[in-house]
Amino acid sequence: MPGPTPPPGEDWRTPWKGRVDAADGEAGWRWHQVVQPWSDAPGGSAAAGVALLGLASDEGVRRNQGRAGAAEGPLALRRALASLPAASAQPLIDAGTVPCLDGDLEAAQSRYAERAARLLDQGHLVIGLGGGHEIAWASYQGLASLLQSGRARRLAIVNFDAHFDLRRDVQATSGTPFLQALEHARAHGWDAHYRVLGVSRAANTRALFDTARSLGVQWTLDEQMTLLHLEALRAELAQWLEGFDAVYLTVCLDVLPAATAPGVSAPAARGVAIEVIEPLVQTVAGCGRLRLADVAELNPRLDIDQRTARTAARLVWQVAQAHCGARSP
Ligand SMILES: N=CN[C@@H](CCC(=O)O)C(=O)O
Ligand SMILES: [Mn+2]
Ligand SMILES: [Mn+2]
Repeated sequence: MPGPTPPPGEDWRTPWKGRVDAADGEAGWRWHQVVQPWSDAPGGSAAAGVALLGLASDEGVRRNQGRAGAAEGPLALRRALASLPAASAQPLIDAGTVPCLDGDLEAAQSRYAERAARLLDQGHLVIGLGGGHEIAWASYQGLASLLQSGRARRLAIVNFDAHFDLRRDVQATSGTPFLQALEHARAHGWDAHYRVLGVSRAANTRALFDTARSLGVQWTLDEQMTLLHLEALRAELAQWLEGFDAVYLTVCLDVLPAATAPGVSAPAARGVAIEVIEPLVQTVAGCGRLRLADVAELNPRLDIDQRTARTAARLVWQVAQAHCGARSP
């Protein structure tokens, strides 16, 4: 039975520790007090809720000439999530972490995809904890079960990222996942659309823009994503999402300014402010058709004062909140 998979010698509960406000009773509960392990056995984790699933991999980043360390992301992210307030009535499930063993990224992506597909079958919102952005090919393969079975017909992939990640390479990397996804969907005759918000003209070559154009990808530049643009962007994004019956949201943390997210392989020289990213993430997560979300590229080795981990945790928390329709007190 594939329960949570902590590092050797560690219990699944290891990162789920934090402040306890005993005097406040249930109103003072935090995530570490409500999270429960996933059980794939009949009767286990029966009610649909939010399921966290890690991919401890930076093999894709290594293959993409980046800086290693994102394999430690899922653990750091759970630690940062532990003390956030528990405001949703829906179950919060820790479905463990899939490790990348011996550099076999493809096997790790397949195992993650199988587990994600089972969680989706059980009706959970899956939130993937990266890991390099190679998590996106794993997440997409998990979602493919919805398209394969006809449970979803039109898939929107919304990526907040400074990069297109549409590289054509001889092997899967953190820079290839969306080309892999779009080509896979096309080969199967499935309707999948890819949209990137936060693209940096200084971080993508002309070849990548050409690939994006040739595939009909929609994108918004980082410079077109200020507070002045926010309301128009939000309205347009919400309307665009109405055309889809399944939505996959992925956040590459290098879309944020380096001061907010220093703990990534490729920090942004400009980036898009969290004041803009957060409401747009809420728009996607609250659209009613979000099936899977993930957060990628957290590299704790490069982080400063857990800034990136805390920001990533806040976004995960917002996704869970928006999805459950919960309102902060
Ligand atoms: N997932 C990240 N992808 C970026 C990395 C860029 C860089 O290392 O400078 C990319 O391939 O474009
Ligand atoms: Mn990126
Ligand atoms: Mn990326």
